[in-house]
Amino acid sequence: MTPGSIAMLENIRFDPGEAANDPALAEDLAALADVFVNDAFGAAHRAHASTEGVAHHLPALAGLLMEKELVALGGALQTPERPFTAIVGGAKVSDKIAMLDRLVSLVDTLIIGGGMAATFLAAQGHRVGASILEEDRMEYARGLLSGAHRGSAQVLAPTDVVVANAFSENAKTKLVSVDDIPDDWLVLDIGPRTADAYCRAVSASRTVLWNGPMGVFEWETFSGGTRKVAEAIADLHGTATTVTGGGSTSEAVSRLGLTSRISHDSTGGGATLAFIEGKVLPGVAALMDE
Ligand SMILES: Nc1ncnc2c1ncn2[C@@H]1O[C@H](COP(=O)(O)OP(=O)(O)O)[C@@H](O)[C@H]1O
Ligand SMILES: O=C(OP(=O)(O)O)[C@H](O)COP(=O)(O)O
Repeated sequence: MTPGSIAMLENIRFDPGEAANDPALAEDLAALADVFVNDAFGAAHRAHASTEGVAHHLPALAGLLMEKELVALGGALQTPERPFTAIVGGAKVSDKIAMLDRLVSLVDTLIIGGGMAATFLAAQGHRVGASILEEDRMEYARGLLSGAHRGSAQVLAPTDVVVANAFSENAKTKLVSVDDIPDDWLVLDIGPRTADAYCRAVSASRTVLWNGPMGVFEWETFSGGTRKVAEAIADLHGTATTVTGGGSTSEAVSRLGLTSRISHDSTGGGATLAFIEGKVLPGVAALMDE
């Protein structure tokens, strides 16, 4: 290579030494350069040769995107302006339990939506039909709702939902109170009364963190709750700090054309989740080591 030139390497995940954090591969990578700048926040939760190993052989610095992510996510979690509201959705409680645990001790209001809301509704004693129900998480959900695991945070769960008679874009749908979910039907979105309550909490906030859609937003019929919440967050533009994270959440925000009205739309999925959970990100820790 000549000074001023750029070499772009093949996707390093094709090399088995990458995920194994093979010291020989890390040394080979380090031999290519004088300085290591890591801008891959999205992979920082992996202790791989190109994210962690290489950092021990060279002066290792955070890139501009890495810095932006850490400042935005760290700021929201450590020094939030209050009221601080977190919105958590997505398919499964089990994916988000560590995040819920951390957030509930930090926020003023924790909003529950998405497929995981069914487990919370069941924990409140509602029948949830054929919805995804994680029975082994019901006790946890009950504790979160009743205050056993939370400080002073208010936890909001749906009061009305859009249900469908099949997990299909073209299924029959109904809007029902959470007291009236028919047997064999599935909860696929929050209802308008719930969305309005969630939007009111969002509108009163000075910091909002959102991970996980409110429904199966990929299908128009079940996208209403996600859209309303996304719009309420975007409407805070200029008056509050808003942070979105997670592949599907970012996709929903982007489809609605709202990304530019969010203070920080994180590029990480797993990395953002790990950061919110309070885990050490090996790719970041290695930079700090040097
Ligand atoms: N009520 C629901 N039933 C089934 N799946 C749902 C429901 N609500 C949301 N989802 C699905 O959850 C997925 C996103 O969840 P998740 O991966 O946790 O989000 P993110 O990628 O933003 O972290 C989406 O594909 C969405 O369709
Ligand atoms: O796409 C990525 O992250 P994401 O799917 O968590 O957003 C990164 O490449 C890390 O993915 P990984 O979960 O395969 O390590």
